[in-house]
Amino acid sequence: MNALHTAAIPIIADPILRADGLGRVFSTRAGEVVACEGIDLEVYPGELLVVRGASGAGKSTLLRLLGGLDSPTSGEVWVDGRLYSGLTQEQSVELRRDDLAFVFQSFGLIPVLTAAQNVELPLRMKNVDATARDARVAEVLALVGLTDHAAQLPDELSGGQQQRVGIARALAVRPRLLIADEPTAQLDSGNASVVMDLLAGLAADGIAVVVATHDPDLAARADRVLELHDGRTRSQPARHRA
Ligand SMILES: Nc1ncnc2c1ncn2[C@@H]1O[C@H](COP(=O)(O)OP(=O)(O)OP(=O)(O)O)[C@@H](O)[C@H]1O
Repeated sequence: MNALHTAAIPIIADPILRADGLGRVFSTRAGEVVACEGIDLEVYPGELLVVRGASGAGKSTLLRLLGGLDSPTSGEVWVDGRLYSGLTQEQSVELRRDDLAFVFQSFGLIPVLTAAQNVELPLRMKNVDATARDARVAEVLALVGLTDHAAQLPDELSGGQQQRVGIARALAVRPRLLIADEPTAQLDSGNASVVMDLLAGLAADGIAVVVATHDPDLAARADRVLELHDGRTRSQPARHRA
């Protein structure tokens, strides 16, 4: 075979996130609700995985399980080769503090803190010293295009700007995995597009990004789309970003 036709050697990486047979059943007064069932997935560094599905399909439940915010009633989740259920309380706190970050549709900013102070918070929790904190806050605020808004309180910012502060805060600690639940749901199309660009850019930089969304534009930019129907998956094959 001509060297020009030799296939590129694929880069083999371990998945940062893996779920096997994941399920979550809620017991309610009306009976049991199966929110997720039999979900298998792997997410690799640098991959943008979009989780899509109708309202009630189980997207938020799945994301909470993947992020260790809730425990499955069946199956297992591994993050970076470590089984959630095998972690001590302390290890699980460390994992969520160091490797994992969340972005929620409601932004989740602390209203009495400025944009910069909100971004700084996870760095304080990690006992990063003041000089390094200031540098990192400036760096991530610049990345999301909010350098000039650092001193503003959340309610002095637009929805899109608040969501970008949320993303900057999530990025401050350099997570390897970012989980975002409907991050563009409250945004107009212009702001949603800015946030989508950011998330796609993060994946291109090597972060594994898992996003639940109804937004077809974001799904169109995914490396892989996982369709949820009544808590079960239908995964589309991986494709490579141009
Ligand atoms: N804490 C809970 N207790 C009982 N049932 C729950 C709980 N959380 C979720 N459910 C149920 O699990 C199913 C999946 O809910 P989930 O919030 O994961 O869906 P979703 O796809 O994120 O929906 P949406 O797009 O509307 O946010 C729903 O039937 C919901 O009512």
